[in-house]
Amino acid sequence: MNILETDIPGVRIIEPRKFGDHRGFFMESYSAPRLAEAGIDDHFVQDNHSLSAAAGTLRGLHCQTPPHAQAKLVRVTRGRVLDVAVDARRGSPTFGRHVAVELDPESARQLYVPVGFLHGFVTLEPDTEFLYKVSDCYAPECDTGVRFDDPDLGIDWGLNGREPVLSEKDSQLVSWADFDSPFTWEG
Ligand SMILES: Cc1cn([C@H]2C[C@H](O)[C@@H](COP(=O)(O)OP(=O)(O)O[C@H]3O[C@@H](C)C(=O)[C@@H](O)[C@H]3O)O2)c(=O)[nH]c1=O
Repeated sequence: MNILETDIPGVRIIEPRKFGDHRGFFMESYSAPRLAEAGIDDHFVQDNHSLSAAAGTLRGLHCQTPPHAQAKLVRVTRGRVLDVAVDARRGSPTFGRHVAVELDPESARQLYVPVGFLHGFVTLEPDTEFLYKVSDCYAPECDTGVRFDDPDLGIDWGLNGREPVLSEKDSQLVSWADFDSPFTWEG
């Protein structure tokens, strides 16, 4: 399992070792001790699984606020996404900046998104299945987010002018300027 840094310290790319043979492949898709060696020691309490039928489906940008903030460990088992994590920790040197990584089953890459980040993804293929672990349970009263296309964030979702498929909730999220982030950078 390789654990790679990204442009934002703390956001990590995980590359599980894949063993291929005539039957297919085997991999350890999650290993608590190996992640802990790299400083990722969240206690994941819930697994989520979503299917997005159409390419160009965009879910995000989301987070849960304290006391139910979530770290996430995300991956794709069918299709392909561009996955995005935005630093929402006040005082962080990378506040407002983002990491964008393509995830697909072939590479088996995962993204670790720490607490304090907004998270979202756009599907690049139809019938994309997205699986992730979260470190706190779903708490709808803490569920919030920011518009994916906020100009201050400047995220290139690769939509090239096309309108994404969005939930009603995501079409009504606030701007980055109006997002009163509850997260602070702890250095
Ligand atoms: C996230 C979530 C939703 N739900 C329910 C609420 C709702 O009726 C239905 C669909 O919820 P949403 O529209 O919020 O699902 P979705 O837009 O897929 O939300 C997810 O987006 C990605 C980008 C994330 O980072 C996740 O943390 C989560 O916010 O599922 C749960 O029961 N548990 C959960 O943990």
